[in-house]
Amino acid sequence: MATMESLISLINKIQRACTVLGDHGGEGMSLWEALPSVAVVGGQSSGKSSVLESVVGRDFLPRGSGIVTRRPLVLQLHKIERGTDYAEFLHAPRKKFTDFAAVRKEIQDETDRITGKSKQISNIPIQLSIYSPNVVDLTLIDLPGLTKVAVEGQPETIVEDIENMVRSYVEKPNCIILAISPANQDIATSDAIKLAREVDPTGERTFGVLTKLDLMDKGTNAQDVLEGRSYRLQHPWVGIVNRSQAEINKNIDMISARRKEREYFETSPDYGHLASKMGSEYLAQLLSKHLETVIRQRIPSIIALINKNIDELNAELDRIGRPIAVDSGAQLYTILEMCRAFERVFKEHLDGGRPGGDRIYGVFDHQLPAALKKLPFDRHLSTKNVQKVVSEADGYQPHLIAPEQGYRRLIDGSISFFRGPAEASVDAVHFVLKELVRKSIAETEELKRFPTLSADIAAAATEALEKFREDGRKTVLRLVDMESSYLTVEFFRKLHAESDRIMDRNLEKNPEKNAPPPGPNMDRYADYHFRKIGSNVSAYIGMVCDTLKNSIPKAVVYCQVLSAKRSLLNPFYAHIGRQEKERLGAMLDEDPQLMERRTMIAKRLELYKSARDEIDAVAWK
Ligand SMILES: Nc1nc2c(ncn2[C@@H]2O[C@H](COP(=O)(O)OP(=O)(O)OP(=O)(O)O)[C@@H](O)[C@H]2O)c(=O)[nH]1
Repeated sequence: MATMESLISLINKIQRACTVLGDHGGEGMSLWEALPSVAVVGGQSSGKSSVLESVVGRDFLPRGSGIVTRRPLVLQLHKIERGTDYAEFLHAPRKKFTDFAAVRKEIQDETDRITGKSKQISNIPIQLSIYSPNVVDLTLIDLPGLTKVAVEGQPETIVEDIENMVRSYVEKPNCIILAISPANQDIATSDAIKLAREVDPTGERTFGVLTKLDLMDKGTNAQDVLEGRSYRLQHPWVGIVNRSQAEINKNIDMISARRKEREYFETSPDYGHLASKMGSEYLAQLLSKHLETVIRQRIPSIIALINKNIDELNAELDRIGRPIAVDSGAQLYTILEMCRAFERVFKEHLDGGRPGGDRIYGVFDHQLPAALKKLPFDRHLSTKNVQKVVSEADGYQPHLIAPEQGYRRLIDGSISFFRGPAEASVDAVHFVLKELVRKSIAETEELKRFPTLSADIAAAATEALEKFREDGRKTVLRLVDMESSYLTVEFFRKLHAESDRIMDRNLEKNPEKNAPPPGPNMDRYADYHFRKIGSNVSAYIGMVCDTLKNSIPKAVVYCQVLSAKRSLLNPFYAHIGRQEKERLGAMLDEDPQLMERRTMIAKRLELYKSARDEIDAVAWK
């Protein structure tokens, strides 16, 4: 008996846990459904409430005409060693009821709370626990009485609605059916038996209970039913004698009612030979024993279900991240892990695998050449400007053969135009990198739960990028300046030799036409001269442009892209290495919603794990 009680009390615990978790057995196979329960089924006034109350040993169910039970009542009986009886509702967990008239009132009120005062029904159960030294551990479900006709004020569908609700409970394969039929009615017309036969044709989970044996017509008895001849079930029929309405009115208590029932069977000429297997106390024991067998059979599948739930919860914990350690070493480790995860994503963006790195090539391939093309060399090297610059460079003494100073000034002036596109390339690449940092933070799965750390990493990376930008800027400007610092002498020598050769050739062919414009027209000569200077400078600048078009990308990649790849978070690493424990903890602040979810999962996990441990503990006794 001891193991059976611990087993059933364990099941009660799990069942309550399921209800706490909002697990009423909705979709799919739930823990609730895996556990057996006992449902009390019968027609109105068949004696359902009476049987239930005498199994419990207390008066507490609402009474009245018509449909009284309009919501399923999940009744858990807990045996306690000593003390007075009390009841607790799940919807009011802190309130202990010792007055069972108040329990009855609370059932009525709670029914009305969901269904309103109308005579509607609801399939949301009311959960009630009763603690008493006079009960065995058992879970019973009281269902609305089956009826044949709607009464005043009820919708026509009520007959069908009740039947459907009752069926939804009793059709579950692990529901043990307590089918109540009154003895003063033909068993063939019993609503309870009719429904039980429908959902449990083999009768293996149906217990036939025959009430009102004392109300049978004189000279008749129910031996045919009780001995299984009228309607055969796998379990023996149990006869019951409840209190009559007159006895209820006289406030006959449960204990004396039970005694009276015992006496009835012991002294009955019809049922004396069955006395040890009749009555409400025997029924309660019979039920407990059967439950034990059924639960033992189900233990493997219950454990499997709990394990499945535990696995699912663990998987979710893995997905949203485990709780963070409290010691600073572990915290530092976690932060470094996150940083590395971010760096991995960032590198994938640069090296390919993730998009974005290609936009850097776009800067070099389109943006820089287009900007170089747009530089205003035409204006700067126009004949007029060339003349102006050359004249100014000559000063009071015009040049004799070639305007060396003028050339230098024109070249310096032109080269300074390259500063703009050079800096623009640096900035463009900087913005691409910054955008990639932002994207990489967002795409780093591990960082999702740490908004503070994400912000810190973003700030550190952006700061590093600023430094790289400054370095890049200095380097490309230096490249441009270097072009001014020393001109390629060879280019001009070649240029000179080239033009001499052309001139010689032309002179041979056509001495008149290709000579410099003759003497008197000095203007035309000067014009030709300056245009020639302009085109020479332009050719040189073209060469410089080609060089820079190649060297600026190299500098930008070297200073910005490679540095970002290699050492984006280096200053951040140095920084966190010096941080106090509190500061590290603060960096790992999480989204409050996530923390809540994790706590919830942890609670459920604990619940399932302790349920599993307890089942394990009794399973092998
Ligand atoms: N004499 C006698 N009266 C009984 C017996 N069982 C039930 N009654 C009476 O029959 C009436 C109906 O009993 P209940 O226990 O309320 O039946 P119920 O199935 O819960 O009815 P509803 O709540 O209306 O669905 C009450 O007046 C009981 O006193 C019995 O075994 N013997």
